[in-house]
Amino acid sequence: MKNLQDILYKVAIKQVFGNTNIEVNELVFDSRKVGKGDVFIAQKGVNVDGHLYVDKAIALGAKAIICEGFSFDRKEGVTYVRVSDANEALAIMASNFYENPSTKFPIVGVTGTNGKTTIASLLYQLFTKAGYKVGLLSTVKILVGDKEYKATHTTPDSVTINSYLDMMLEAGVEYCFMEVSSHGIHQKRTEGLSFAGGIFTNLSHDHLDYHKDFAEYRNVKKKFFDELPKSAFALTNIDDKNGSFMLQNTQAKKYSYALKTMADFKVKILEKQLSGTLISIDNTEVWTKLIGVFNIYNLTAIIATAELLGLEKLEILTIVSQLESVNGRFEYVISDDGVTAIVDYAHTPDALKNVLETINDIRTNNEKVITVVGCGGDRDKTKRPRMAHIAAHLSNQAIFTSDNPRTEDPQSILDEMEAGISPEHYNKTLTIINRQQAIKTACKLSDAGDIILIAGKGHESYQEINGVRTHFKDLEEVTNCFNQLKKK
Ligand SMILES: CC(=O)N[C@H]1[C@@H](OP(=O)(O)OP(=O)(O)OC[C@H]2O[C@@H](n3ccc(=O)[nH]c3=O)[C@H](O)[C@@H]2O)O[C@H](CO)[C@@H](O)[C@@H]1O[C@H](C)C(=O)N[C@@H](C)C(=O)N[C@H](CCC(=O)O)C(=O)O
Ligand SMILES: Nc1ncnc2c1ncn2[C@@H]1O[C@H](COP(=O)(O)OP(=O)(O)OP(=O)(O)O)[C@@H](O)[C@H]1O
Ligand SMILES: N[C@H](CCC[C@H](N)C(=O)O)C(=O)O
Ligand SMILES: [Mg+2]
Repeated sequence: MKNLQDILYKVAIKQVFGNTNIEVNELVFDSRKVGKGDVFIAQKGVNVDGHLYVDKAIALGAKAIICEGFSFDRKEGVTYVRVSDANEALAIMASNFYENPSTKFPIVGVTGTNGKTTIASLLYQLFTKAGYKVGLLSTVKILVGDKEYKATHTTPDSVTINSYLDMMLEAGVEYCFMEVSSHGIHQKRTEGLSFAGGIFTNLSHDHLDYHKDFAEYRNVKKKFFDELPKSAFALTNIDDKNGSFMLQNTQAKKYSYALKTMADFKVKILEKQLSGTLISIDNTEVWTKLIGVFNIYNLTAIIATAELLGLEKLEILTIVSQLESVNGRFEYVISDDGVTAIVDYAHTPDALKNVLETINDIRTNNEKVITVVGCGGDRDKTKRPRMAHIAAHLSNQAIFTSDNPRTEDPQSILDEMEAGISPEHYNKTLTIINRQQAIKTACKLSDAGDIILIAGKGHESYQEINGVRTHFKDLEEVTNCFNQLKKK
């Protein structure tokens, strides 16, 4: 039980009906989850307006309503608080409810189109290896020390974030690394959190179904840095053309990292192999198991962050050489016949291009590169032709298939992908709607030395068709195929 007046501290209130000096149970924004004595926060969503469920919430026991307007009759004995922005109010209330856990230990947020999970997860690994208890909020999983919880979003809603931060404090966690998605910023899921630092990875095409255009997507990302406190650090990838823009209006201390441009933290690549990369930083050579130029950007951000958070340079570099790659990010298996299969979460045009360029960089050119890729349903449609073009252009054989069609017709997603193939690449493409069959075909088409890239789903353990999720893991599928083909 908490006092509503205390929970409303710092919320911009427009109007109040009823008593705010009351004890309440939980903060709930989904009427279906309301219990006796809860506060219901009505949010205007993408699909429906939460204000339509106020009466239902009251019927289930809500004693206070936070809303943006009164499109319903007010009931006796219920407290109504009108705010200008319910998402913002929810976030501030969530911080207050859990007694502002984000102010009690350092939290670093990572934002950008690609690389957030990689950076946050590797920082978790690095700080854990350095002897700290660490928390992680990521697309793949949530970790409170070594205790694992299932992630449903890249950046969860503000109540969930604060409840995990509170659990982390209880468990003695000393640092938390979290992904900050553009949806998260736009829906104010991270509003009111006190960050010790923010990291910008890069900006390229994604989520243009949700954001009006690229400029809006970019401005949403920038907002995260605009709102960082003075005490925080803001670390940006200065090689990215939007890197300096992100920090234009931040009051945080600015730092840059780069591979090409002059920067506060600069790394040079000395040698690239399929087993790892040799890098040099401040004239010290370090071997890392991470592969691909894009991952060396991620690694540079990690080294910089560890230094900004006060770790010793020598210790950082020693641990960097022990870091393991993240689940579903350039994860590979080699068959007994010498075929390499790489599973990667590249689900944006830029990520796919980077991964294929990395493969083309380390291949000897005597082998074939076969790419299996699809595009998600109910997501940015403009990615589809671009990803198909990149796959066909940079591979010897591209197989287009399904990737979580969700509520869309899988064939129409594939038709939209096919529209992106240039005529000169047409004869090296195939379309196989069933992902399992597509992976099988890639295996059958491969000979010793060939490389199969299976892109888009990385760590995911399901395929979502028509709202139904069934177990599906790219790595399992390709390993099964390798074993089956061996038997024949
Ligand atoms: C597009 C999007 O971001 N949607 C999020 C949004 O849902 P919504 O706006 O569709 O909600 P809605 O269904 O319109 O409902 C509006 C309000 O009415 C309430 N409601 C609704 C029905 C009802 O019976 N009673 C009721 O009270 C809802 O709880 C909600 O508060 O608010 C919900 C509650 O916080 C989120 O769970 C939901 O995430 C959906 C599931 C989702 O798929 N989001 C993806 C796109 C997302 O956020 N992705 C980013 C990562 C992207 C990346 O990594 O690049 C992420 O951070 O995960
Ligand atoms: N720094 C980077 N620049 C470009 N591409 C990258 C970078 N890091 C990773 N990638 C590519 O993007 C894919 C997704 O990486 P990661 O999961 O780290 O990104 P993310 O930002 O967390 O994505 P999401 O938006 O889904 O949470 C990787 O599998 C890889 O192909
Ligand atoms: N965080 C991204 C992940 C996309 C992964 C891809 N496999 C898909 O399902 O579209 C999104 O929600 O858009
Ligand atoms: Mg992620």
